[in-house]
Amino acid sequence: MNQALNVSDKRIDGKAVAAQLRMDIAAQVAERVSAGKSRPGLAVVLVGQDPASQVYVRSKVKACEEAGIISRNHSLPAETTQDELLALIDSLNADPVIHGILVQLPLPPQIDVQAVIERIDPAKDVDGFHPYNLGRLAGKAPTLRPCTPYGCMRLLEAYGIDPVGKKAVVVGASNIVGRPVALELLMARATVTICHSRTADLPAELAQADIVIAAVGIPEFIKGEWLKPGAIVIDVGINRLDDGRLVGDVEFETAFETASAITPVPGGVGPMTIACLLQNTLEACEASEAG
Ligand SMILES: Nc1nc2c(c(=O)[nH]1)N[C@@H](CN(C=O)c1ccc(C(=O)N[C@@H](CCC(=O)O)C(=O)O)cc1)CN2
Repeated sequence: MNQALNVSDKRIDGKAVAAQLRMDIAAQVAERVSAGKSRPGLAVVLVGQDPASQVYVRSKVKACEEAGIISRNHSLPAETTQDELLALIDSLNADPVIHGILVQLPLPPQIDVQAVIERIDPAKDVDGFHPYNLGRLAGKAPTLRPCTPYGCMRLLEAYGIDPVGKKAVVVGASNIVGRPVALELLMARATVTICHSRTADLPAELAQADIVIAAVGIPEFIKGEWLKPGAIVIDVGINRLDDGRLVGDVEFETAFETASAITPVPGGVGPMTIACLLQNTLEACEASEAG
């Protein structure tokens, strides 16, 4: 537990929660290694030169280093073919030093993302995107859990927020965040509504929500006046504006007035995504010994 965390703060400090989780993981890795067990290993695959993806991949590699996790970086040109990428995944699936495989998204248009995800051995799918892992989550028996949704749940837990019986509204129905976070909340026994671009009256849905998960990908789309007073707001959006500012999917200033707790951007969910990736890599390593 993080001694420095003030759980009565309205601003949910994802950076602090993630830092604590990363320290815990580093301690567990060190303990494994001193007990003669294998060091967890993560392969990070980047196709192309998308600047944001390059930043995220660098952060993941650095986080691995700090936790004592082996990382192998595979940077492939933007013209990489589907067959070349699948061949790399096959070799990583067979590599005993590698317990986790992460293919950074988005991928260039010539590559079928779903085929790539499904080629990864589910036991090494530390992104939790493989249908096997998503199916386990849907069946309330999670194995490797998608990192951003898992990070949202760890944040709620760190701040003593129990979703049981609460009305949760997820805004956005993506495979990476919206759908799996809805499954996480359902598993935590919230009453869950998923809203999307065809939702008839979003403000009316949000007015009922005790917990809001914003994952719509539109800068400052959700306004404070749409929220129920006292709502808990988890903003998954990371949007870079033309002036260089980074903002979420929620208009922070107005939402801060109405919410009882809210994640900032940056410093909210983003750092948790990386911490949960390390957690999954450690779990994949442990499971490889058990099975
Ligand atoms: N294979 C995957 N691809 C992508 C994922 C994913 O989980 N798996 N998620 C996103 C990007 N992402 C991780 O890959 C990610 C995004 C943001 C952050 C983060 O820490 N953001 C900081 C701000 C960073 C900045 O200044 O730009 C924050 O919010 O404080 C971490 C990871 C899409 N692709």
